[in-house]
Amino acid sequence: MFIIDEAKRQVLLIRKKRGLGAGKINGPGGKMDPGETAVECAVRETQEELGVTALNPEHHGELWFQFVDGLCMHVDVFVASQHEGEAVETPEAVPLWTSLDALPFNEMWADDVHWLGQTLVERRHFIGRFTFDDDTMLSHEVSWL
Ligand SMILES: CNc1ncnc2c1ncn2[C@@H]1O[C@H](COP(=O)(O)OP(=O)(O)OP(=O)(O)O)[C@@H](O)[C@H]1O
Repeated sequence: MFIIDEAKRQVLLIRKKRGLGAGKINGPGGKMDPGETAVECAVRETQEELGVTALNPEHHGELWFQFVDGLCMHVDVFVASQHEGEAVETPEAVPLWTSLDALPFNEMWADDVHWLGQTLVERRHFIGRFTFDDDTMLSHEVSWL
């Protein structure tokens, strides 16, 4: 989930403290609970990780990750221009309000540079497919819709 403050031209990112990608900067998010939709999951994970509620999230893309060890992940990407509450640090994440003009790609997953800027700034929709060996991206393919 990417929450944007349009007036300040900032996006609410996290420094993830534990789990897959610990130490990296990312958007808040996580795995779906049984019976939950993707958007319900993204809103809940953002509340759990930052104490903020995203309002009117819009679906912007799909990410498909294949890791060489066999792990396969499908991720839905949402963008929300409104939210309720102030972001706070939790056991899972440190909040980072970040300029849209200075996204910290060198501290993010390697795929992000291929879709995040266009999604947040130009509000484009996409499907991305990526292969990874641990942290190393082996291939990338993004279709803009
Ligand atoms: C491989 N390249 C990647 N590029 C960009 N973003 C990636 C990613 N891989 C995972 N993500 C995102 O990172 C968050 C945690 O993912 P994920 O491991 O499912 O969640 P997490 O460990 O927090 O799960 P639970 O909180 O236990 O549900 C989640 O927003 C997911 O979209």
